[in-house]
Amino acid sequence: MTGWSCLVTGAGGFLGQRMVRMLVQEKELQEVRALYKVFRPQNREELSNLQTKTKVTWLEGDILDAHCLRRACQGITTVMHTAANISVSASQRETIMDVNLKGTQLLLEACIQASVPVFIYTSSVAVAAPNSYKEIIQNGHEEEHHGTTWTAPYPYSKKLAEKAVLAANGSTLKNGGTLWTCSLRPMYIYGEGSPVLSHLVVETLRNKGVLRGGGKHSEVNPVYVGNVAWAHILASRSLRDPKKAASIGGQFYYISDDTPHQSYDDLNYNLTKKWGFQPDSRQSLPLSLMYWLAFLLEAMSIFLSPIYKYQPPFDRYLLTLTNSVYTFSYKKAQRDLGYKPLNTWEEAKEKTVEWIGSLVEKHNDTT
Ligand SMILES: NC(=O)c1ccc[n+]([C@@H]2O[C@H](COP(=O)([O-])OP(=O)(O)OC[C@H]3O[C@@H](n4cnc5c(N)ncnc54)[C@H](O)[C@@H]3O)[C@@H](O)[C@H]2O)c1
Repeated sequence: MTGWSCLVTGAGGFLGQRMVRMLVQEKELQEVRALYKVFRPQNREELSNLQTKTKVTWLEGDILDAHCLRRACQGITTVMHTAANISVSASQRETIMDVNLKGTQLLLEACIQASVPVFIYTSSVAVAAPNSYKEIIQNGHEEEHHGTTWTAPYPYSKKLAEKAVLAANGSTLKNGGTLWTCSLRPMYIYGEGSPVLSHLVVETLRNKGVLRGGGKHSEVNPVYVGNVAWAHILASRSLRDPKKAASIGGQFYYISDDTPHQSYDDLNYNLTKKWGFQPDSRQSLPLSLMYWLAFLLEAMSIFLSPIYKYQPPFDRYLLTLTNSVYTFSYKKAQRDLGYKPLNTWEEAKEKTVEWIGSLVEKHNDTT
């Protein structure tokens, strides 16, 4: 494998930041180019703190700006496309579809024009499951052909974007070379810097240390952010290897790790109990009743839409997402990409718990 250069989109995000930090440790990597939607002073600080000899450059621009994407891809040999709108709210449908689907299509086109031979897409388990809280998927795998049936904007846009990425595999580049693509489907990602956990901490502190429930019926296998970043690096090594590219190109892989299978509520409790957070012990309505309630709220939102924009507090997709049993194995990634989680559950938990402690301390200092 000779020298290579890598563009990371969504470089300012939770996963993108970790990918940049890990990439600069890669041998023979000549340049990491980080694409930010907005380049903030803290991004400058993060980049200047990277202890590396690798050239690190950055660009600011929107994934929907074709001109910016052409510039971003110039002279690059690998693209890791992690930028996305990760909102699961149905209210921003057009923006989510644009950023996640159109943005991915524009980036693929820019890669072809700039002759970038390797494209790795950060997809999501959401493109596969869950479809119903009554369905159980345990240790699901790629050969089972799971696919989301939701038309909610997040899973739908990610599903179509993944399809576009995998269909582009084998395309002819402007210089006559071949484009190799693959897609990684991480489970729910946790770890230091998670905006979801950061929000949960602030919300729980305001709620006198009582965690918001809502996901106690689920059983999932969340994945640590460092392990997801590592899977991207291994995928890029494989796609850059001429002996492996043809067999890995066009494939998708579930990315999980050895985090124990548990409910979302238990995960939140496991990561915060050291700081005195308590689970919500109140009784909740039966799931089937909540589901019907969600249906009524959605119907009301449609009914009112000509005169009033009503945003339901939850919908059937969100309820299903947070209350279903769906776990996936990483065996195919292990077999094809040589993926083995870098961090054990104990290490991942310890790092995340300590980071949560720093958030609690910061919050207590300012109140
Ligand atoms: N967080 C999870 O649990 C999870 C699970 C599975 C898959 N994923 C996928 O991982 C990827 C990264 O997610 P994350 O958790 O780091 O989310 P994040 O919101 O922290 O990062 C997404 C990044 O995309 C950028 N972005 C959004 N709109 C953009 C636009 N119009 N132009 C340019 N950049 C834009 C944002 O600025 C942000 O930096 C996403 O593709 C997401 O679908 C996330």
